[in-house]
Amino acid sequence: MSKKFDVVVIGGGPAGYVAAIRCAQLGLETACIDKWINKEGKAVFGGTCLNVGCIPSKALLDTSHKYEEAHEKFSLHGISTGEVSINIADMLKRKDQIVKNLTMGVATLFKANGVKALEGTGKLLAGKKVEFTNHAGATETIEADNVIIATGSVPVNIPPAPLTEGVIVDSTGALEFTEVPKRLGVIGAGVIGLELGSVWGRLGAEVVVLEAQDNFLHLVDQTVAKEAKKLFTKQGMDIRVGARVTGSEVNGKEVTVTYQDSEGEKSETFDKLIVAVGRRPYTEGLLAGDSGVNLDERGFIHVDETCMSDAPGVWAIGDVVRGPMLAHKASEEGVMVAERIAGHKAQMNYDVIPSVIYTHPEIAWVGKTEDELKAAGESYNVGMFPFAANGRAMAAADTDGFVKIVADAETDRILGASVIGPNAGDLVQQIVVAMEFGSTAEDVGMMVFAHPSISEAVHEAALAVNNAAIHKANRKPKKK
Ligand SMILES: NC(=O)c1ccc[n+]([C@@H]2O[C@H](COP(=O)([O-])OP(=O)(O)OC[C@H]3O[C@@H](n4cnc5c(N)ncnc54)[C@H](O)[C@@H]3O)[C@@H](O)[C@H]2O)c1
Repeated sequence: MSKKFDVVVIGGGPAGYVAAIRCAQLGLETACIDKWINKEGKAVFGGTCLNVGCIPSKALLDTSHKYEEAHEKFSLHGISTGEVSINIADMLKRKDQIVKNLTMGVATLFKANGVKALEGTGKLLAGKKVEFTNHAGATETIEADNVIIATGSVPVNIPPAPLTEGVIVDSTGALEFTEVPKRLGVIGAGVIGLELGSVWGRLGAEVVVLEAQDNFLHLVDQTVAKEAKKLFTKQGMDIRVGARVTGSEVNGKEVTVTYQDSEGEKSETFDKLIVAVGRRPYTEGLLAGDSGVNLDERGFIHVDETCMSDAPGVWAIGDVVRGPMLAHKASEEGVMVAERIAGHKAQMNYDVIPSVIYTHPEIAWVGKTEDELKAAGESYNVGMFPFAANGRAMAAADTDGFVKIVADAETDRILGASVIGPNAGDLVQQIVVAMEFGSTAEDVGMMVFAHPSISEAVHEAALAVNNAAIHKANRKPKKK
């Protein structure tokens, strides 16, 4: 094995593996180190996203959605099914197969692109050297012209609810329940809490979500958040905001959680508890004292806008650096850094990164929310369109939610969009494209949208910004 590479990437998740592939495509001799061992004891690339994050959670969300549809919605279409049941072991097996296919896919892409996969642990030393320890414990030092750190993040644990085998679990454990919990507690009404709460709730668990903040989904447009809370409550999720968990006690197969809300101390007993209170950057054992790389006050690797760390030639990308902890942000940083190493002037637009919560309905947003614009004293126009007035959504019996677009009052340039409804993640991407091209709401309004399509709700919301929606009543023009 060559002991010198153009680029060594530490971490093989969506940040690291994408960076490694792009580096190799650009003609750089590249190695990618990852220490992940899957539950079969096999070294795999793909990181949290492929192994225990984005992908397996979506597999379970899809299965549970289909189950719920069969159970509750098919009869709407006149379809009778007899008794609908779910085999949890089969559901988990399908999820595991998808994960396997994708992680094997990364290995295949590495081979196809000539990336050297190094299975083991990397540690950054001074002078762009990396100490590599393989799974058998053998250590060697590798030199590189550039090092990219992409070590990701791990779930935050909180002292009031320490993980306890089989009872108190994190997002990884919540993908492996072998039966549907009767009563499921979730700490944190964030992305993970809502997605995993949805999975088990749809399969029959009684779900109680305890959220410390008073505002539900405080980062999301509050009109959307209000609609989401109403819909999730209707689906049976018991969401308690302003509820800070202060302790827990495990008794055999049960856990009693105590929490504080505006009325005082309360408690609830569950047979499973998911802790989903955020993630933190993962840098344990990563940096030698003289590596030259610094962490910021929150433990993220300090980087500039091009993802260069304080040590020249050492870059850091993904969850381990500032910005939203999103796989697609991580991958794009990986591409940007690879291009910069190859001498190109790539940059990334951090203002236009979409976020998606894969509940049903989905919630997605990009750019500014109305609340942010209002707080900043900006002058803006809002256009909204409900799916209840969209023919395709009606045909699919999927009419909850709406599209909301905000645009600059003077220039009409689109500043942001929030969607709650069917395929919200895909719909918001249309506004991502529009925003990247600096489009106005009128520009989107003048485009031709296929009929009948869910996307027409985006078209109508863009038209509504300037009071020109066709399929709903517009605001009355202000009197001059
Ligand atoms: N669909 C996606 O894109 C996706 C999916 C999963 C995870 N992620 C990312 O992973 C990261 C972690 O997700 P997450 O849901 O764990 O974090 P999060 O930050 O989205 O939500 C955590 C929630 O827990 C609450 N909380 C904290 N301490 C609490 C306590 N003691 N009692 C009650 N509530 C408490 C917080 O107020 C917060 O609302 C996020 O950055 C997220 O963007 C993204």
